[in-house]
Amino acid sequence: MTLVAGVDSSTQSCKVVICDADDGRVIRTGNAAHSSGTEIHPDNWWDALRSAVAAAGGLDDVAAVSVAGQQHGMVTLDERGDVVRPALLWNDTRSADAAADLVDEFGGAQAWADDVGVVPVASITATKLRWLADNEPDHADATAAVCLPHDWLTWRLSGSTDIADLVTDRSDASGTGYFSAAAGDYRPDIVELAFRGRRPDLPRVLGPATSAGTTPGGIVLGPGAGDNAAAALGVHASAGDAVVSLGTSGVVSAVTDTVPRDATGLVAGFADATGRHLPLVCTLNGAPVLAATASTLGVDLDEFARLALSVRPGADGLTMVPYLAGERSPNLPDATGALHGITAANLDAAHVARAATEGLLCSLVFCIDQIVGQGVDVDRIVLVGGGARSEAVREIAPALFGRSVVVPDPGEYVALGAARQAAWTLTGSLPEWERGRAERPVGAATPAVYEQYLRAADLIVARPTTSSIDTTGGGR
Ligand SMILES: Nc1ncnc2c1ncn2[C@@H]1O[C@H](COP(=O)(O)OP(=O)(O)O)[C@@H](O)[C@H]1O
Ligand SMILES: O=C(CO)[C@@H](O)[C@H](O)COP(=O)(O)O
Repeated sequence: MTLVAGVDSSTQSCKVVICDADDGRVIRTGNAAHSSGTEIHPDNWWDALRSAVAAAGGLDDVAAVSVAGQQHGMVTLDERGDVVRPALLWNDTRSADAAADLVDEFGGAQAWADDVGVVPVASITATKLRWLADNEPDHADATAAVCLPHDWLTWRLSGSTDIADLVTDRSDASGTGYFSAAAGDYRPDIVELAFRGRRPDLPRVLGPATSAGTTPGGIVLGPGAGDNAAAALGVHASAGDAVVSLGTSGVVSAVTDTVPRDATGLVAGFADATGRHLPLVCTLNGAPVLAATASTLGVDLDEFARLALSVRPGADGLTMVPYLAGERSPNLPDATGALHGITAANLDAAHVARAATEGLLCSLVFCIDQIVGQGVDVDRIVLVGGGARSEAVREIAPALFGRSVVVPDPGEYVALGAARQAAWTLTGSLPEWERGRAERPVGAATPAVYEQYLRAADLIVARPTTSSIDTTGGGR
């Protein structure tokens, strides 16, 4: 039996799956947590990867490995290959002003959508380069190469310390803001614009199944991918499918040949991991909305789901807008979340649990509508990520999405997609790996719940700043 491994180095943890290359059967798994926060030293990912690999019984008997990773994170390396400063992650919003400036300086949102396929928001790597240039010029000057989390981990696995050996793939490169998925090329002019005249080295972009070399022990390295492209590979996404991922982020994406040119910036024109396109809408508030609400209510996630399902659709008028971390889609980095429509009849744990679950799913209905608005057919939803383990999410989603929802058998689909890519790199052909899935039909659609949500989502209160809060105890 030939074994291949897939790694998912995502926001909260690192997961490793080791599979039979022929049929995708999972033989061993391991995982390890990452530190929390939106600024992380890459060594933390490396340590977690090593722990997860050890927990999975090691890679000694594995023939090929691919790494998928959280997208957009800015990893800065100096000439010797040392990390210049901790990486700024996709969910770090400090570069929101830099994003707005870059949109203007490049000629506006339509110019970005037409030329690059992506209109920068704080998540996009180019905006983080601008933030670094303006706020930490010494670190910017020391930066000889910039890469993404999965690029850096692949490079570490290769054993190289030479920044000239860095590689990436098209799916992750397309999330930088300085690579056009449609043209298939970097835009050095945008790097120079964002980084105030500096031109760091960028990783070489490999083809979908092009090997990134080997580990020192001779294991073949696949090119790797952004986590969302790997998830699409893992679930065998096909025409008419939209993959909804409830990880730290909430994501809607679809594999297609349609290239979006969305000047609103909501639909990003990313690439997939097979040479096609992956229009994608991403929120900053995924499954942690459920965990945070459950923790506030003092219940575990199973009890939280049971509570949510004990209340009828619409939670008797209670609506949660889930912008706990600010928001990216819509682009409201300073927004806060809210509970609207409180009455004496609905202010209890069960209604709050229902409102949180519906609010999270409604934020994704908004994202699905944006993808459809770009001409992508969405007939059914494939639900993945940690949040898909919630029975309330699985039960409520079809009525809100207005489409049947496919829930693949429990598994780590980003890591499985990476393992499938590793098998492709090893053998030269992309294997078909059958896995079980349950399909939940639409049943009775509940558009009124979404309308209720949209009315509430318009009522945004900005994040308090320290200067707007009276900390003197004086008051007026
Ligand atoms: N049964 C569940 N109900 C709701 N949320 C869950 C459940 N199980 C896991 N989660 C949530 O899933 C998230 C982790 O999902 P994952 O896809 O691994 O995230 P990431 O890829 O961003 O690291 C956590 O926020 C966790 O609370
Ligand atoms: O920023 C995006 C996509 O554009 C996020 O989807 C990140 O790629 C992080 O993913 P998760 O850790 O939530 O899976």
